Amino acid sequence: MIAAGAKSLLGLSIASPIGVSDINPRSVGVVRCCVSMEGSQTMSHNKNGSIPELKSINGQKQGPLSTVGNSTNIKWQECSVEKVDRQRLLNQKGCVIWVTGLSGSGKSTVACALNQMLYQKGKLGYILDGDNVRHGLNRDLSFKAEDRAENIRRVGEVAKLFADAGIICIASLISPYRVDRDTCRSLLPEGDFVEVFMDVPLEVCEARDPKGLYKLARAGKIKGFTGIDDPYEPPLNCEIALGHQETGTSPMEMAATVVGYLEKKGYLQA
Ligand SMILES: Nc1ncnc2c1ncn2[C@@H]1O[C@H](COP(=O)(O)OS(=O)(=O)O)[C@@H](OP(=O)(O)O)[C@H]1O
Ligand SMILES: Nc1ncnc2c1ncn2[C@@H]1O[C@H](COP(=O)(O)OP(=O)(O)O)[C@@H](O)[C@H]1O
Repeated sequence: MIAAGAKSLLGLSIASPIGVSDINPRSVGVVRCCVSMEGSQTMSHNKNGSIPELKSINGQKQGPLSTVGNSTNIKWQECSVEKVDRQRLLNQKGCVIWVTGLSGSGKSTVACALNQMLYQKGKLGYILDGDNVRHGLNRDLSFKAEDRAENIRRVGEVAKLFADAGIICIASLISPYRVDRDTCRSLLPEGDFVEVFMDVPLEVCEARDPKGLYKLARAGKIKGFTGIDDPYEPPLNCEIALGHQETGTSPMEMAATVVGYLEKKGYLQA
């Protein structure tokens, strides 16, 4: 017998460019339990023939419940279309490119150049830029230390979702604290978090000052500005440091360095 979830999966496969045989066998191997249209329970056997024990509440099968932070009695929902299936569709591997550095160091410029370069190669990237995310999702956050930490935590979680979608997610934020960046790294499987440090001296960033923010900070009109009267902790073990002759100094050369890294590590194929 095929469970309802698997039936809809088969339906999807007719309309989609992938065939049933392309669906991740790990997902389909264990046929999931379901509730029939009439609300009566149907239950499928695991590969080894045993029936998983699940509690039934109002006709819905319930797995183990968890508490995460302040969220009590929550349950992780599975779907038989998994990351590996999405990656095959996109012919790439989902990952997070985390671009960190001072204001004016060129994070947004290199993020955009990288995204363009990926697009030209037929690869799907998406940029999460600190400035932009603060216009919406993180508009409630200031620049005090705990709000910066929350900013990075939320973007780290969103970036993880994008990577799970199979997308090459380019997160471009000052992210001044090492511990916050390391926490984001720990959310992803080994290798899937690529930390890119914009290794550009403060004097250069300040001379660029495209938004006039350093000038305001020096004049005391912005308090707690990174690099002036707020800390920036450079990475100790990043995957890529940009801003040196070897990794290129123009935005396109820098982007090419990152693309080269992704190619070498196999992220530009499924
Ligand atoms: N106090 C202070 N310190 C640093 N930056 C400031 C500040 N106030 C406003 N801005 C503007 O906010 C942009 C940085 O946002 P982020 O979300 O990347 O910052 S952080 O990661 O939470 O530290 C940053 O953008 P970039 O210049 O692109 O880095 C600034 O335009
Ligand atoms: N590799 C580079 N070389 C020279 N200037 C650059 C480079 N990358 C960016 N810039 C310039 O520096 C300024 C800051 O770049 P931006 O990408 O906005 O930095 P950030 O996002 O880190 O604040 C912009 O005026 C941009 O044109």
